[in-house]
Amino acid sequence: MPGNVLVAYGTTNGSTAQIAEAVAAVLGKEGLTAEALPAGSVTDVTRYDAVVVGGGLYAGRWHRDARRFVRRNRRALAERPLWFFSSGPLDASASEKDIPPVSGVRRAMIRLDARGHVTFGGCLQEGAKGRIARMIVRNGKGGDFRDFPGIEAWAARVAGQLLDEQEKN
Ligand SMILES: Cc1cc2nc3c(=O)[nH]c(=O)nc-3n(C[C@H](O)[C@H](O)[C@H](O)COP(=O)(O)O)c2cc1C
Repeated sequence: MPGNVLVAYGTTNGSTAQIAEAVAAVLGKEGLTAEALPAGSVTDVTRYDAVVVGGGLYAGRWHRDARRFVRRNRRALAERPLWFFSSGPLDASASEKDIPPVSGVRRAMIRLDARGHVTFGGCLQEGAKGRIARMIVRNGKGGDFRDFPGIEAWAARVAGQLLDEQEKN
């Protein structure tokens, strides 16, 4: 029974964590048990029936914690219903069109037979960590481009697939 879902995330500035929390909240509302956890803190993936992994995008790659999580748990992930999401673009592009996964994430999707991926808009605001991050914000290129209704709609589709399977089994 695919009722217990992990939403694991890799974040530097916390915005991907908030997306993961929103995804877990929708899964919970739809009748599944879901928790969002930092990818680096998860010790036992086998406790979960399905997994969503999300990572912030940095220089064309998923956040290191998300990459390591996938590598460390590849066997368990390959045996479970699995979805990925990325968060990054600091403009409206992610709400306007489907942005494919970066190449590392695409390869992991193929290897682990992941069911889907979505790129959500990112967020970079005052107080962000790192020199480049602060420069982006100072130059007026930051902002919050996360589309929470879109995030919630995606999470509801994931829940729908899992609940359909639950019914069939
Ligand atoms: C140094 C740096 C590099 C980034 N590289 C990318 C990138 O390659 N692609 C992208 O879409 N967004 C990129 N971004 C934007 C971040 O992915 C975005 O701010 C995201 O929401 C960060 O997630 P977090 O708050 O969970 O760390 C970059 C931001 C910084 C500061």
